[in-house]
Amino acid sequence: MIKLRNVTKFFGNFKAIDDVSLDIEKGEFFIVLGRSGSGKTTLLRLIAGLEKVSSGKIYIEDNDVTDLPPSKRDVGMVFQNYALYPNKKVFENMMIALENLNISKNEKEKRILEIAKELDIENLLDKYPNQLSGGQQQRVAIAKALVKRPKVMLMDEPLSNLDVQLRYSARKLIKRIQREFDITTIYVTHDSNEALAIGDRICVIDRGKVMQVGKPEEIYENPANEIVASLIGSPPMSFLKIDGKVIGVRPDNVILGDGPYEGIVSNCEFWGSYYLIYIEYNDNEIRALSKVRIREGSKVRFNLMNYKVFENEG
Ligand SMILES: Nc1ncnc2c1ncn2[C@@H]1O[C@H](COP(=O)(O)OP(=O)(O)OP(=O)(O)O)[C@@H](O)[C@H]1O
Repeated sequence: MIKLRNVTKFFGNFKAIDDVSLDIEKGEFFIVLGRSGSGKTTLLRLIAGLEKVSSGKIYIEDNDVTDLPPSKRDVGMVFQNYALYPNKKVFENMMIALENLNISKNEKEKRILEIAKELDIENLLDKYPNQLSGGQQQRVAIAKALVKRPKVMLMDEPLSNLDVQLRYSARKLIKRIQREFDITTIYVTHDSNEALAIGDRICVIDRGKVMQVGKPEEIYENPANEIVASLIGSPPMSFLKIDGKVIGVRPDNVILGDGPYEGIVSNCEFWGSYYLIYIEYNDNEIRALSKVRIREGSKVRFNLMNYKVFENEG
């Protein structure tokens, strides 16, 4: 459905995207995950046509779109700058999005009201964009993109300005509409929980390169390298250097109370249903979960389960 072949992007001498090839299936919810500056937005802008590739090819539904402008690529987009017309009310903004659709005015209004209700922006339809908060603008931008039911949707951190409750309901809504209308979606985030929760597959990129592509469970259980492992899971995996190897272990796999290792608790944070304990052990810092508060400075014994061994690099 969407194919990238050896896509590379230079900004001057800087290689922001490095030989990326991807196959995104029709109707797939495909996540691009990476740390800040890894190239996520650039990758999305290349697919949208907002940036030109330095080399490589991009195909959408078997059409080579590499040299086509954004307007000819037939994709919906929600980017961080919300792209609302400032001198049009929200309702009119959404109407413009439906301009070229061959459906009746009634049907258009119905669609707008439906989606507005779901994203809780009904009471904003009569306002101008500059009368809205960042989070409200973001919801309007999502509504404007979804109301079209495009074949392909590109979303760059579309929920970053929403508070927790809205973020959860909005992402469920995005997923539901995406499934209902079989919209192939590429969704950029740096939030690994969000990626695991809603992705059909996740692509982890770092320094412009693809590190791993896989289902959430695969990426979580079998991270290809230390970079992927460090990005996935919260609280994050700890890394210990032992005999030239790097051992990665998730906090829930550090068993406190008994075992061959002994360390000192350097910090204890309350995380709601558990405490997150930081243990100092031979120049390593290990995160563990505890049901009870443990005093800083205490000695603890522990064991490690289900750890991963990585090459000492990256
Ligand atoms: N127009 C540009 N000119 C020069 N360098 C750029 C340009 N756009 C992006 N870059 C560089 O390319 C790299 C990737 O940027 P990009 O915005 O794609 O990262 P990102 O993963 O989306 O980051 P974030 O999560 O912080 O938004 C960065 O080092 C950035 O400085």
